Amino acid sequence: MTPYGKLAIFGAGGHAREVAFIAERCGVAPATMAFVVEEAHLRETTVNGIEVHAIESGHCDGWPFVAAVGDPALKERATGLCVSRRMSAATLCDPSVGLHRTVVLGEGCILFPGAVLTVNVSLGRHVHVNVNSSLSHDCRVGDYSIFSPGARVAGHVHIGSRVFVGIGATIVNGLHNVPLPIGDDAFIAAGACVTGPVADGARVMGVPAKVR
Ligand SMILES: CC(=O)SCCNC(=O)CCNC(=O)[C@H](O)C(C)(C)COP(=O)(O)OP(=O)(O)OC[C@H]1O[C@@H](n2cnc3c(N)ncnc32)[C@H](O)[C@@H]1OP(=O)(O)O
Repeated sequence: MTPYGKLAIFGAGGHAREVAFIAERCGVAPATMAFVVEEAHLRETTVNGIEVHAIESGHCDGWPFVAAVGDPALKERATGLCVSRRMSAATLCDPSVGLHRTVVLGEGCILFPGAVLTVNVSLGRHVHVNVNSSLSHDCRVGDYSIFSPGARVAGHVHIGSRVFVGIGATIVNGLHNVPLPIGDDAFIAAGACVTGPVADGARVMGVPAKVR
């Protein structure tokens, strides 16, 4: 993806620091990045050598931004805050990422090192695909969903908005005519193996994954 001259990263925690790492790998210089947080969370003025600013200060108004928050619902809220400051969504795609030409990425997506999206995969807005996660043919993903490191999604899975997929989780195939649905706001625990549909808002865990 095109490097950005400036980049505001909403958040300053672990996920945000990792996103800054990806931005660097994409060619954005640390001196031209800033972490933005809400005033109440402003504890430090620099993190890993990158300036931290309260969003209310207006320092980053109008900058391209990524919402680097690990909770999907909070990421949606952060996006709203940034847009209200006339910031526009940036997309980061690590140089190592395997991406077929048929893949469609919504604005604000972040693809981490080793992520692989094969053919006819479509991601909504502000979807994060973390280190070594893969989504196979014909998967669709709604806005703000998050794939933690090592998540594996087989073909023909339709994943809703604000879905959290935990570290090392696996989601098995849907069928050509019957894609496997994962509902909006579902939470898939670390290491789960999802073998059937997941309802909106359900939390599933274990192998095979069950609601708990
Ligand atoms: C870069 C990064 O760091 S990305 C990090 C991404 N983070 C993750 O993927 C973590 C996601 N979180 C999880 O998977 C958590 O384990 C949760 C949210 C599912 C459960 O957390 P808690 O509610 O605190 O569960 P708690 O530890 O109290 O355990 C409750 C029960 O669930 C079981 N359990 C907890 N997690 C899991 C899991 N992932 N799979 C199967 N069973 C689990 C426990 O063994 C316990 O069972 P018991 O009642 O029979 O003793």
